[in-house]
Amino acid sequence: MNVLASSDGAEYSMGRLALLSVSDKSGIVDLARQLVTEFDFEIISSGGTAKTLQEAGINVTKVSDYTGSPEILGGRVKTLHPRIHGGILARRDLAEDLAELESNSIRFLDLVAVNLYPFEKTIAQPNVTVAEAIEKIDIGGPAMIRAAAKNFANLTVLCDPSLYEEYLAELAKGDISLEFSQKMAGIAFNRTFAYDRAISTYFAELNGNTDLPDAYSISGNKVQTLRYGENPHQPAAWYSNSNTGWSSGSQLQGKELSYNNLVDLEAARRIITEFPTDEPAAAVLKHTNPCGVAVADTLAAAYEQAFNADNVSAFGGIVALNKTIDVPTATALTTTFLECVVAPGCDEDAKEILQKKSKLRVLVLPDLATGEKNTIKAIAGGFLVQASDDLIENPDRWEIVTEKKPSPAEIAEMLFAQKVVKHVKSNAIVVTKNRTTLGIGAGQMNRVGAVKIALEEAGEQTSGGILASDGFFPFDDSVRTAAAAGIKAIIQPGGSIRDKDSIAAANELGIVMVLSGTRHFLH
Ligand SMILES: NC(=O)c1ncn([C@@H]2O[C@H](COP(=O)(O)O)[C@@H](O)[C@H]2O)c1NC=O
Repeated sequence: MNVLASSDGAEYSMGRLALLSVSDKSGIVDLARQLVTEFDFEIISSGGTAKTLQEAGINVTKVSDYTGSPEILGGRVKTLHPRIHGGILARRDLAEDLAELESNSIRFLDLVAVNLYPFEKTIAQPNVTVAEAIEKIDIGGPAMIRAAAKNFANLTVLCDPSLYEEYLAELAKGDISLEFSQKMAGIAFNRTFAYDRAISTYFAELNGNTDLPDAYSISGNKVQTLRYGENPHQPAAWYSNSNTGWSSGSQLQGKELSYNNLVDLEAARRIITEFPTDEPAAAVLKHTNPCGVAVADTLAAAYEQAFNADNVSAFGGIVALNKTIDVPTATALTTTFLECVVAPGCDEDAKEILQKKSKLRVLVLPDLATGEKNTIKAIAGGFLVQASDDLIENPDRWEIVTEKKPSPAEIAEMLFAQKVVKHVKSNAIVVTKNRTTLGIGAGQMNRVGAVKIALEEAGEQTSGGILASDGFFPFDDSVRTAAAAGIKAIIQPGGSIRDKDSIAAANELGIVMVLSGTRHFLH
């Protein structure tokens, strides 16, 4: 057996060698034990890891003994040594590399198992100081992970305890395949990329450069490969980059979530969080547009009102509820075909009722209110980032511009309508009464067209209703059409050069007009 002398004069065999240096020590003892007992590995480890292994009775050489350099600067320098990095980066098929390893008494490494200081977890804790965060920026770990990933043709890197079992299974089959090491290298680079992204985001925040930083990167781990995207010919997958949001929710029952389900569920989540949980609210959506939204005294009543607002469109819809699903609501939900239901909770007996519709996807997302600060859209050669439209409408900032003034009840109704119209694709018009939508005109290329659709949908119930518009009226035609159908109050952002024409028409027709001052386009 070949032996190489260490700097301290000890001799090391030329068997397989693993470097284990882990912050998260879960699974490390089992890994090391199997490497040593079943696969004849020798182990070298940094201080804390070596201690853990020694305490478990595993034979291990400390990195500092192997390199002859003590760990210094309170652990800031442990493995940053040519004897480590030479062993990771050397090419076994290159005579020059072999000669240099030999002349420098460096051994090839076969395995590098490293996981990083918990930077992300540390900064997620409250009141963490900058100094504490900085000390959790791992330097030696990413250096080893990246080096080993680069040299995947000659060794394997494992950057997470969840990979140990797969590696041991590979070993048990014989030699580690190139394909396996390449796969592990990809996972490793993903990890260091995500790690650096977290650090760079932290620094952007420190430097007050958070909202639209000079460099913007998106990373995420695959939650699942989806059957397809918007259409069957479009491959798609779902990625997550945090412990919150949809991937933290639980699916109680039903078919696997599709791409379109997730897009619709997110639209549903956004609209339902407009309504505080002290009053039951329900929204039914199709293709990201609400087709019915209602607030009522009970959750079941809110759902039924939302469903009946447009029961033709609601068939196969996505339902969002702002309160825990109870038995009456579950019963109502099972009377028709729906794609998905999401709520912050579900009572046990309600679960049993929902199971009657076994294909219905029922999701529980306790924190429905937490969404993404920014929205991102791909365009050729890049992407657009904007702050999400999280503006909370405040009637105190609205301007009443007509001779006729709204009653407090009408202001409350307008607030309800504004909360809905904000989530309808532009051009958007919403007609409501008794905090229930009567008609919704979505995604029209001219505003009066959206008005006509909303009014037609509202039909005979329009009389005495209120109308909300996501953008200003360029002409007074929409006001006249609405008043003729019986609308008594209109809320719109204002801002057109012809606002005065619309206001004059409202005065002439004896209806209320309020300018919210805020446009809510949604594309
Ligand atoms: N500085 C270094 O040379 C260095 N080498 C390895 N580490 C990290 O130290 C941790 C393991 O340390 P220990 O075995 O002492 O518990 C791992 O998260 C590893 O990524 C280092 N720490 C920080 O950079």
